[in-house]
Amino acid sequence: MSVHLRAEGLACSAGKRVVLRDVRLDVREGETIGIVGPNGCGKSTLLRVLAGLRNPSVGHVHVGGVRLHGLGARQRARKVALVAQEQDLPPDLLAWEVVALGLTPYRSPWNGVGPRERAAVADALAQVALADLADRPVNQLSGGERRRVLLARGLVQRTPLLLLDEPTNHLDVRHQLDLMQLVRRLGRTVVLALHDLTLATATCDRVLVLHEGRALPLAPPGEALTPGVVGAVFGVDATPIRHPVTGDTHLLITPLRPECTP
Ligand SMILES: Nc1ncnc2c1ncn2[C@@H]1O[C@H](COP(=O)(O)OP(=O)(O)OP(=O)(O)O)[C@@H](O)[C@H]1O
Repeated sequence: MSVHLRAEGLACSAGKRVVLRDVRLDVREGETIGIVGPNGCGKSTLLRVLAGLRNPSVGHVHVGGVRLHGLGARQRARKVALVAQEQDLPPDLLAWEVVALGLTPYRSPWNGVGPRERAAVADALAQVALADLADRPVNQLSGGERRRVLLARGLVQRTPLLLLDEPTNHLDVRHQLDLMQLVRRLGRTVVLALHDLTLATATCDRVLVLHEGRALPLAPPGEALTPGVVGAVFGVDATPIRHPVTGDTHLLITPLRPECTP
């Protein structure tokens, strides 16, 4: 269950400020794409445009060949799920009830949650290792547990395109790795904003670097996150290190050395 995603010439403004300009990306079915860039570079804005929740001032988004911004809310919600960074949740809702909200695009407003829906919700909670907390009010969950409830809500929406805004925020290191493994196993097309460049290098098929509202070409992590690019975009030193056992490349991030400072 995955889909092709194509965006062309996207531009977006906030007030008088242009946040994104001429962003293009072509994502193959089933790919995991990482969006990286400094604070305020436009990652969340781009995800909201790709989710169809925000209109671009210029450009188009096509999901499975269909123009996303031309769809009604229910049709769109069957194609794309966005797990945003911060979402206010009604405090007295139980964890499973929040996850069940992800089924809204498939339900009539008058129907309750039947056994099939309950099973889907239970499965999504199990995928994020929260089966035991299904009946806990969300205001009694930790920040990391709430993040995982929101991810479960995105999973239960069963969309071929899943957008995640900094999904590893608040998660301990084990749960960060578990989440990225889960994302890889889903077989969906996934676009996620990440701050952790090492995680992006280790787990994404390709990476989009956003810098001052412009996107560098989508490329495999080793080509997208070269020491030169990381230095110019983030102002830090990045040294690729090969893991002695797995052979995977990890980025060692340190302050920019004075001799390299422009
Ligand atoms: N409603 C708004 N009005 C004015 N400016 C906005 C608005 N929303 C976002 N911006 C600005 O747009 C820019 C991009 O914001 P966005 O949240 O997309 O960045 P981001 O890359 O996700 O940042 P972060 O890494 O800090 O989460 C920022 O400079 C932000 O201040």
